Amino acid sequence: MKILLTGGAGYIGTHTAVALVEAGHDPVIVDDLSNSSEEAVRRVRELTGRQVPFHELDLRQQDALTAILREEGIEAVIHLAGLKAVGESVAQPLRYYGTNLESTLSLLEAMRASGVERIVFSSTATVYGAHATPPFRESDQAGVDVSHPYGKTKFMIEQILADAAAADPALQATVLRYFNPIGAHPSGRIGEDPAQIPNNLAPFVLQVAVGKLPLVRVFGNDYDTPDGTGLRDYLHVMDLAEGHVAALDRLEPGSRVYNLGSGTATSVLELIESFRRASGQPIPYEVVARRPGDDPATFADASLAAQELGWSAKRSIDEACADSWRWQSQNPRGYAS
Ligand SMILES: NC(=O)c1ccc[n+]([C@@H]2O[C@H](COP(=O)([O-])OP(=O)(O)OC[C@H]3O[C@@H](n4cnc5c(N)ncnc54)[C@H](O)[C@@H]3O)[C@@H](O)[C@H]2O)c1
Ligand SMILES: O=c1ccn([C@@H]2O[C@H](COP(=O)(O)OP(=O)(O)O[C@H]3O[C@H](CO)[C@H](O)[C@H](O)[C@H]3O)[C@@H](O)[C@H]2O)c(=O)[nH]1
Repeated sequence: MKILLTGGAGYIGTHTAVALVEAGHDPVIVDDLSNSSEEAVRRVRELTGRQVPFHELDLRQQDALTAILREEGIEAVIHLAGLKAVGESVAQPLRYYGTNLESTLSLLEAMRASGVERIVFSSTATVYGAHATPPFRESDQAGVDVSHPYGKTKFMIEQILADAAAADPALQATVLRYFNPIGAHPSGRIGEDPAQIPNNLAPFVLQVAVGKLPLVRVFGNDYDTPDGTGLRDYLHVMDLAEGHVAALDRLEPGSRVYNLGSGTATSVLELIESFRRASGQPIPYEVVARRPGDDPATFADASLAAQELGWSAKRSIDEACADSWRWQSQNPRGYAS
């Protein structure tokens, strides 16, 4: 199928583009490059050996987007574009609601105008909220106590898609709730572009391993977990990318929700140790206070995606850390290297 991949120049988008080509699909990337670079698209072309079409466009430019859907002959959409930083969303809520919601509404209108009826959307495990007890199931109540605007935009978009599918029997919508993606393509050619001071654990640890940051701050070791540090469900970004292909292949009229996680919980200290083994570098850390708003443990019940999509995460944490390290050491300044 000819697939419009919004946010296709970003971290998950570049890997999804590669997985789509490997599965025989034709991705068309739309991205405004607000958090990515054209070099990422060039690397996707290099890896796939295909001249993957790229349109630099803000999704809110609805007329231009509709024209792309028509001219490219798009049959389905994978919608990853959006803003994703939790802390930034607390400081700039209007920018987050504006970008994430308006982009999605513009996309859905453009799809309707051009007769495209299939969409896969990237949501997040954050929508389960603070009350939820892991492992999280899709049937658990979601959206009730999401503490930040970023997570709220994701849950609102889930509801918009459900309502749109209820009103239009032809619409096929699948929501994917991602757990914590880490890793990079094994080639070392694409990966997560390093921020100066990353917020998330894996990119932070990489910056310490490479010597750019002095030590990892472990946010609390007094949780009720085996080693006292937070538990998360980390999954290799190529597994996540392949989850989109599985979802695309099994779209049906109506709206559905699937967790994309490994179903296993890894602690902060275990992840640091895995990066130490993969990199061969010492990774000093110090335990500091808990980060406000952090859950002690989040991990998926990944059985629904296995049953209905035929998808499960296959790659190990060690593999993800080794692939991240390859990307980081071969591209110390990311795509600017
Ligand atoms: N990385 C994670 O840990 C994680 C976890 C859960 C969900 N998600 C979601 O997955 C999606 C992809 O995440 P990512 O990590 O690849 O992020 P990313 O920032 O690397 O990719 C998002 C891309 O969207 C583009 N973009 C933003 N606003 C746009 C707009 N208005 N029009 C066109 N393009 C626009 C950016 O330039 C960027 O290339 C996001 O929706 C994110 O919220 C990510
Ligand atoms: O410098 C750091 C960064 C994180 N952590 C700890 O590492 C774990 C993972 O933290 P991340 O920031 O990497 O990931 P989160 O699970 O907190 O959040 C991420 O995953 C969520 C999905 O569950 C959302 O998508 C969210 O947007 C995304 O940032 C947590 O226990 C956190 O306390 C540290 O100890 N030190």
